[in-house]
Amino acid sequence: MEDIIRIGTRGSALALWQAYHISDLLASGGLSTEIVKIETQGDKILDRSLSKIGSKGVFTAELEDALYTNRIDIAVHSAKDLPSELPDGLEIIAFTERERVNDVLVSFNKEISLTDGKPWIIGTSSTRRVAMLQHYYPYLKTTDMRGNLQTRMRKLQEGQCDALVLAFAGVHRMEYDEHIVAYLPTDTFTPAVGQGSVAVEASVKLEPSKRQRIRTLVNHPTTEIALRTERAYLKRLQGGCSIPSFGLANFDSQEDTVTLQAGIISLDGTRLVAKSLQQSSANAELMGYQMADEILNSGGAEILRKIREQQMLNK
Ligand SMILES: NCc1[nH]cc(CCC(=O)O)c1CC(=O)O
Repeated sequence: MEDIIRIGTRGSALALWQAYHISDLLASGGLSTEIVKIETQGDKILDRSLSKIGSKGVFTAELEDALYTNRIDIAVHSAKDLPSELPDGLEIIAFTERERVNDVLVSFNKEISLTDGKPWIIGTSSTRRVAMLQHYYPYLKTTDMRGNLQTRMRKLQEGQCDALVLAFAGVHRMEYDEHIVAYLPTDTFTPAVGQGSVAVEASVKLEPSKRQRIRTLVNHPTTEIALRTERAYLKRLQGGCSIPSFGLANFDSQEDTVTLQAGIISLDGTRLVAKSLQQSSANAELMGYQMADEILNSGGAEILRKIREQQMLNK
């Protein structure tokens, strides 16, 4: 009898979409699956911003416990939500093909533009997005907007803000595309590391033949190179998801090179350090580490130190 792959996921609509996406990919190769919903701390605490909860693993810890205790075979996460360093004994075994990676502006008002100089109120809870909005469009106002996508859309509809900045990937998966009013350019508004891909996490003890079958059916090699490059950058930076860092790698299969644009920005958006590097794909992860060193040495370390100070004070 063929084993059933038990897929652990959070219960939000976006998380479930991702879990069913993985389930479909596995089913296409003849594997049976079962979805196991698990609530995480990040799902329970909705009244405080993530940077105040202490970001590390708020959306992942309970899923990882279930991996350790063999309640599930794999855990499915937005790659963006997975800390750059996984707990001992766990690994990422696959990354799905990356969706369009941009952040998008979402509004019921088609007239809204970030560049029209008006003081629109933009809802977001990401420190990166707040900082970048203030950096590139200082006349805008931002307001903290937590909750799942559906909650944020409701708050937008109620008029709590004029527009939201969100990852295209989530907006598309939840079928809100018709409300997208702009795609933000990735060269300035560089996304968070991992944005747009779904990651499959497993125990290193997962049976090798199972691991390989899952990997064959789910992993997208080009995406994997990019994501491992970005994650190497994040790991060396010691950022975490409440730090406004960003990174986007692109693999050029013709040249066999990887380009990485990455950086960090101060919380108020006044100081931004960003760079771009290119290397052969064999050196991609090393380039991620090199990028972090260069960013830290070019003022990034000072920005990081100040952010940590501010976040300690706000707790
Ligand atoms: N931080 C929450 C989160 N984690 C993953 C996504 C969207 C899907 C993705 O980027 O893979 C979102 C929502 C958002 O940032 O708008």
